[in-house]
Amino acid sequence: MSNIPTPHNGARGDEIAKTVLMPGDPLRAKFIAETYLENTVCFNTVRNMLGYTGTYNGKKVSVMGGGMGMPSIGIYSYELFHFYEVDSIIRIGSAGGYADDVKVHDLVMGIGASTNSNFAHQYHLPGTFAPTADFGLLRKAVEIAENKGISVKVGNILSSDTFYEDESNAKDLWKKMNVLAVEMEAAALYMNAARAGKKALCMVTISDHLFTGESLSAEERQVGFRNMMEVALELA
Ligand SMILES: O=P(O)(O)O[C@H]1O[C@H](CO)[C@@H](O)[C@H]1O
Ligand SMILES: O=c1cc[nH]c(=O)[nH]1
Repeated sequence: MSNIPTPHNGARGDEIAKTVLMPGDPLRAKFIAETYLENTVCFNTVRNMLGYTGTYNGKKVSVMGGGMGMPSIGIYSYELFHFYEVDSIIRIGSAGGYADDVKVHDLVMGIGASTNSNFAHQYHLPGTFAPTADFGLLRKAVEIAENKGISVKVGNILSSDTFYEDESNAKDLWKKMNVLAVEMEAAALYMNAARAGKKALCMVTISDHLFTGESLSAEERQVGFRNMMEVALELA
């Protein structure tokens, strides 16, 4: 493990569990660690991208922020998969709803992640890559949510390079393709997992709706996603 610590992650050796939960917001990682984990150790403070390892129901699990956007999660997930021997990363994010039947607080799982990013360009593929979730993680996550009585929608999500779009009809076009919601990281995470031969899943809670204008406050986004956190922890 000569590549660690990395320029972005101060963890050493076996400080990180095989499964990492990854919210975009490092303060959401801190909240999860403080609320749900026992025997917790903070393994990363570089750039305040907080990372913790602890136990949940006796099982070792890590939780670390991944930042906003594909370059950011691209770095952290690459290092975890390749340098820290992490097997699975479960992104737990917020997203903006597109579909009519998606409402704020809903839990959505991305079976696929469409994207307007050029992340796949690096692979020099002779076509278009379809970034997808690991089926085993997805199936298990749906099962856990259903057993808890939490309704879950599974479908295609959009990973966008832009939060603030210049005037365009992009959202109408993605909605026409039955894309459920927009976030900013899943496609890069799924591609890094595919290339590394590892597993990834992105689940999101809808924080606002791009067509109806419904939205949650920043505080609700930070701590209000308990259903998703509990599904992800059980999955881990
Ligand atoms: O809540 P997180 O996980 O950061 O996810 C969403 O929120 C951020 C934008 O506000 C982007 O990172 C987007 O993907
Ligand atoms: O990326 C995101 C996340 C939440 N809401 C949005 O509109 N976009």
